[in-house]
Amino acid sequence: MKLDGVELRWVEMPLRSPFRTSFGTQTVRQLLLLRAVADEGEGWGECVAMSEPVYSSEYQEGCADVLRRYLVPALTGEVDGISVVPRLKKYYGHRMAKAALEMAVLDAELRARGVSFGRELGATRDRVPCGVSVGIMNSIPELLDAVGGYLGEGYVRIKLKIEPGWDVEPVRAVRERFGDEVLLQVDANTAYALADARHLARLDPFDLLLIEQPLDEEELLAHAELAKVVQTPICLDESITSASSAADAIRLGACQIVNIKPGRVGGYLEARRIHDVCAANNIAAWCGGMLETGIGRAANVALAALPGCTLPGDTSASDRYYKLDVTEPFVLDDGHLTVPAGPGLGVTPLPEALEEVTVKTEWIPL
Ligand SMILES: CC(=O)N[C@@H](Cc1ccc2ccccc2c1)C(=O)O
Ligand SMILES: [Mg+2]
Repeated sequence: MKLDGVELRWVEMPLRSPFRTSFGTQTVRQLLLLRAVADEGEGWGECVAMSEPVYSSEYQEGCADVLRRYLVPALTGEVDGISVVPRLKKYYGHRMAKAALEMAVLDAELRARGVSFGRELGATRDRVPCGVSVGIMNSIPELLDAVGGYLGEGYVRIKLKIEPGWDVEPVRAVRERFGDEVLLQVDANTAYALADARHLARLDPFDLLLIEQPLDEEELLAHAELAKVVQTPICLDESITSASSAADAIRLGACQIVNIKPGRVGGYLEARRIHDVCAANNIAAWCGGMLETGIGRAANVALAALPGCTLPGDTSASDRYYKLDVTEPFVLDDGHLTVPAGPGLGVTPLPEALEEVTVKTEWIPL
């Protein structure tokens, strides 16, 4: 397949309600969508970087710049999904930008071949159970209302964002109100230090599925030390950047569970490799979320359908975050989302909705 060029699209999606985590509060999702235009057709990719480098080092404008200057121009001549990342090896890092470009080329290739993302990745299910990520709230009553609402919508797992000062009490309140059967986990987004080990062990009595990324993303050995004090399984998110980093973390005892995010690890093909490393080591894995539009959501639901994704992911319905999605909305059905079965992503943007949330476009010719 030969690329004519790639269109970058700056998209701004207001969140239904502010989403607060240990790294800040978001009220709008600013992201890049990519449209790869090739001789065999076109494909869509989503860059999950935030507008600011507060989750990881990448950010929206930085991704646009590295795509414009280095990554897209490198894809001259024959290219297909599997060859994108190897062709970009000379450029260090920028995994979210690379993931978006691989995704757009892979989508174009799969649409042309009539193969779905799920089929390509090795999905074994046609629907997946969905969890939901709940932000830090101003009060416990507000949190309980939000959790009650999501349980009422059918979500099969609740994830609470935590930070020092908002951890044991919210977990205790949710357990007391909704009982011990609810699948419950927490995500600290690196907000704690190893010195907080005994404090984090106070979460052990609440039978959580996992504690996600309690420490800094580079502290693998510290997570292994933490795991000796805290009984609740440790899950890593920000720390897992590739299949080899997953293998290291598992061997070091830094995690018992892995949150797989294709954007964070450099693409859906690397995400599948991480899935395989986890499965080979009997490590539970699940598909994380970056508040994607229906474009990224479609690909994430396909990934979540792989056999080694044994825990509900953050593949929530479109209306968890957005009143209006750029594709037909993903709607929760009995706590599950259906894996798109059409060629490629199986979804395409709705032109009017896409125009409404687009703030700028840029054509990068090859
Ligand atoms: C669903 C979930 O909790 N996602 C990330 C954190 C996160 C939170 C807020 C975000 C806002 C804008 C863009 C990306 C974001 C990612 C996580 O698992 O750590
Ligand atoms: Mg996380």
